Amino acid sequence: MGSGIADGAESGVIGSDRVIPQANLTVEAVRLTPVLIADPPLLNTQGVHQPYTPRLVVEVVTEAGVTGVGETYGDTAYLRLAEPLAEALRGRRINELNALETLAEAVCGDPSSVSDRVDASGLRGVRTADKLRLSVVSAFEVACLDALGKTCGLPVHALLGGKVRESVEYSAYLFYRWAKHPVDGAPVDDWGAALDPEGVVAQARRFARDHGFTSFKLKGGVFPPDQEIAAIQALAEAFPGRPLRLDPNGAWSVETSHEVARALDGVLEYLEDPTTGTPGMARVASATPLPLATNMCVTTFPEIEEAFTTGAVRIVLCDHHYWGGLRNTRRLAGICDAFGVGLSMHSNTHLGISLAAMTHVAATLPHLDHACDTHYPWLTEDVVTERPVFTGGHLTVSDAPGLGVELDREALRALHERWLADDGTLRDRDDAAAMRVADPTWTTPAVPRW
Ligand SMILES: O=C([O-])C(=O)C[C@H](O)[C@@H](O)C(=O)[O-]
Ligand SMILES: [Mg+2]
Repeated sequence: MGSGIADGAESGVIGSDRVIPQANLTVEAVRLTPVLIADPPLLNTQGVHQPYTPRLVVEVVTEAGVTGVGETYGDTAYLRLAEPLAEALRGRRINELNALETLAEAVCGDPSSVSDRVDASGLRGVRTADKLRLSVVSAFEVACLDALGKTCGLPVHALLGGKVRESVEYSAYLFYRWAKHPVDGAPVDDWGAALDPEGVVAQARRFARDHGFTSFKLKGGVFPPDQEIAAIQALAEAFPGRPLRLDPNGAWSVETSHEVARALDGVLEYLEDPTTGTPGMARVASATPLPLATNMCVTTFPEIEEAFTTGAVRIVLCDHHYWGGLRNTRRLAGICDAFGVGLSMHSNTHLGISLAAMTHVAATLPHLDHACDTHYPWLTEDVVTERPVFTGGHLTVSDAPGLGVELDREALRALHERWLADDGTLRDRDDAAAMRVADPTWTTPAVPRW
């Protein structure tokens, strides 16, 4: 055997030719760096993306000087939980991953301080203290795995049991969007507006040309359903036989969902979160052969039983941030497999660190049946030195030690300075508030919106 981890240099060797002393696994420091990253004016049912979105970069440094990186949501509620966890992790070991959740429960404060309400960015179902904490834990888990991989000379996928594929397929994430943010000085890209079927098809063609994507997801819930049905039909015409998905983030009533499902049965690969809540999803599912997918009504382990036993969803979009890390994502995959429920992957605006983590865990899931979501191609900024390149819509799985990414310290510093300079307006993502800049009368739409 090539390498192994032992409890201490004295305690012997797993395998034969390399011992990793205990000190090399011990966390000496944890650095938390909140950043604001440029984000285009992408529309969703809540409103529009802010010009800059918050993310948190977590660095775990071992006594041997190895640094592991992870990334998660950067809103202040997450930062507040990350700080005590960072403090508590010092002196612990990067391979004590099974203790991470319990440690977080012990140090991250009273969960009752978070009210069970819909998240401000509104797109991941009800916000609870457990979900917030697990999203924070996920960044620490990924950072520990990265450090552990670098220490052992193994890629993260190997630490998860090994890859079952050499590349991971991603889908093009299409958004209705404006050409630019309605704020002076906001970053501008060259995509232009996409507000009708022609615009959506043009966007899809560019994604296909630049990255080779062959599967397409449209973020819906923005326009009345008829317009979104027309956009999907235009995509089906432009890309015959390609997998297509529509996701209105729960904006429709059960009745509207029935109508859309009838119109798009045979056209869509799956319909994602047409309506809010598991009972409503079950009612929609009972009347259509079109598979329903979710990243809203199944986002935690306790939510699984009702959704699976009522047939509410046929596909779960896993997200290692929501689920508390890469190992929990594998746990979720096992449960889905046992119930014959398919697996896809959800994405929120994220940097190259999370994209690498997503790719490693996806590479280890034998029953990942659908191309994964990613917002990454929309991003013009990153904190990693080399931006990943999609070929034929796929990312090659890295075999370099750890995640296989390197931090660009200058970029990290600059994006952190942007966060420091912000007066607090952008530090909590709020798509409805961003929409009010263009339309002062806008309020978060009540659901069902249609
Ligand atoms: O349901 C989804 O797939 C998402 O919530 C993904 C993103 O949050 C997306 O809707 C967005 O960023 O507007
Ligand atoms: Mg979704």
